[in-house]
Amino acid sequence: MSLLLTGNSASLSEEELDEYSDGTVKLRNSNIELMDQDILYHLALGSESHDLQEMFGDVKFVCMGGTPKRMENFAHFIMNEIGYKLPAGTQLQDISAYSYRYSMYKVGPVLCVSHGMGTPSVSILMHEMIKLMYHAKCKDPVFIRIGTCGGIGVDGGTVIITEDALDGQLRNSHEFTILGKTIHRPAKLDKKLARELKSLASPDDPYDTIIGKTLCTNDFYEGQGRLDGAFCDFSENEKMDYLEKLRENGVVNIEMESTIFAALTHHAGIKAAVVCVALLNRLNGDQVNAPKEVMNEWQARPQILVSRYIRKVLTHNGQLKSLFGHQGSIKSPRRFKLVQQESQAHE
Ligand SMILES: O=P(O)(O)O[C@H]1O[C@H](CO)[C@@H](O)[C@H]1O
Ligand SMILES: O=c1cc[nH]c(=O)[nH]1
Repeated sequence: MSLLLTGNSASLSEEELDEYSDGTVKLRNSNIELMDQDILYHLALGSESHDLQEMFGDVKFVCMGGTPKRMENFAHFIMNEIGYKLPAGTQLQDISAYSYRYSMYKVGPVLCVSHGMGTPSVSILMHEMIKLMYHAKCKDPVFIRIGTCGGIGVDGGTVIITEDALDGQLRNSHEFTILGKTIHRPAKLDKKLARELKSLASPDDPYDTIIGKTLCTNDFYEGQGRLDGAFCDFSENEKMDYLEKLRENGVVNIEMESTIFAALTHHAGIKAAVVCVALLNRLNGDQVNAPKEVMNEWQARPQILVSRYIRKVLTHNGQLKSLFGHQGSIKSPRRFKLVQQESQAHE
């Protein structure tokens, strides 16, 4: 059985899902199968207008991050890392350009997609990406968010792999309001994948890579206890008490997408991870004021880690050589810079 569809998300246990699993992505929504076509409106794709299996059937890694530019840079970077060659005379294209919402680049088995900021933006994208995986019959895709965050007690430039994603009340779940009712879905990420990513940090990396809990908020300013928003009704002491409480609870960073990302991938049975770089240590301040060049270099760090993982999996599957002709070379921060410069030259 390749597909298991149900309109009732509570009716399938994890064991039942596993039992029927052939690696393809299951939709917990029987309505989709009954529709003549499924328009993935925000991706500018559709199940009838496009041959989604032909276009995306080979996708193994879905990498997401907030900005279109970051994901375009990552597409160029990973293309070099896995030695993927575009057909002669062609360039990387933004597949979702005409949605004017998200950007999407495909580099062989790697999809690089921008998700915007915050839960609503990621949620819409996740629904459509999960349906894309279903229509394309992708097998065992892994979703990874490559992001930025505020660190708690860690220096700017530290790479943080999320162990558990917590909501504003430190619950390891995401709260949804559906038909006026509040429900929670577990915000579970794949712990084994998190450990594997951590193992790919090199002692030669000139920065730390750590695993810890991530707080996910609905706002960058008041929601993250900043004193520098347009409004602030709390004192600096109250802010510091809050950040210390987070630290006591094992929280090492704050961002704005991890719980919805974890909850929806987990609900779809998709393995997922979140890797962010800290742009500042929130115990020292609120303003993001590192120089642009420094921040660009920091933002490359999660991408380097994720590229090591992708290379490792493809090498293990014998795909790196057979699919792309050569092994590509390795993953140094310097290489990333060169690829970034090349990609900027293409603008
Ligand atoms: O850098 P990205 O991935 O966009 O994510 C972080 O940056 C944004 C805030 O500046 C939020 O979306 C937060 O989660
Ligand atoms: O402090 C920060 C930095 C980046 N992203 C966030 O959500 N918070």
